[in-house]
Amino acid sequence: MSVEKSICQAYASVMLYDDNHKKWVSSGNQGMSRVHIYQHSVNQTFRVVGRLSTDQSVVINCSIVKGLKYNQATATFHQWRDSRQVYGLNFQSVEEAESFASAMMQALDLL
Ligand SMILES: CC(=O)N[C@@H](Cc1ccccc1Cl)C(=O)N1CCC[C@]12C=C[C@@H]1CC[C@@H](C(=O)N3CC[C@@H]4C=C[C@H]5[C@H](C)C[C@@H](C(=O)O)N5C(=O)[C@H]43)N1C2=O
Repeated sequence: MSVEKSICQAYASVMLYDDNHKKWVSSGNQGMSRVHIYQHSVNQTFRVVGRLSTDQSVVINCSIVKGLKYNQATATFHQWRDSRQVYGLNFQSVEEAESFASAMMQALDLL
């Protein structure tokens, strides 16, 4: 991650929306993850990377694309979608959610 630097980190449980069953599925079986937004210093791109706190397994790794609509559905549940799926972050606290959202907005402003 040397060329990439973390511009924020927050604790959240990462969820993916199962369109077929119309329900949210936890990406790291209910566990809390440490979710970063990484900024690539050379090509000015950003991505969301989350690792399960228990075993550091990657539970989310998705690019932040220009024009992404970041929806703050509740004070602690934020979501966005790409062509394949809908992502949800269920934050541990409102503060974590706010800090992540402001970094996301920063990234989107720079794209
Ligand atoms: C146009 C568009 O794409 N719109 C998207 C949202 C969006 C808008 C703009 C840009 C991008 C996106 Cl992505 C949309 O509306 N989508 C995306 C897929 C699902 C959904 C569709 C319908 C349902 C209805 C209700 C709501 C939902 O899912 N909500 C509400 C808050 C609530 C909070 C927490 C989680 C909890 C972790 C578990 C569960 C629980 O509480 O049991 N739960 C929830 O129930 C969570 N929906 C949605 O978000």
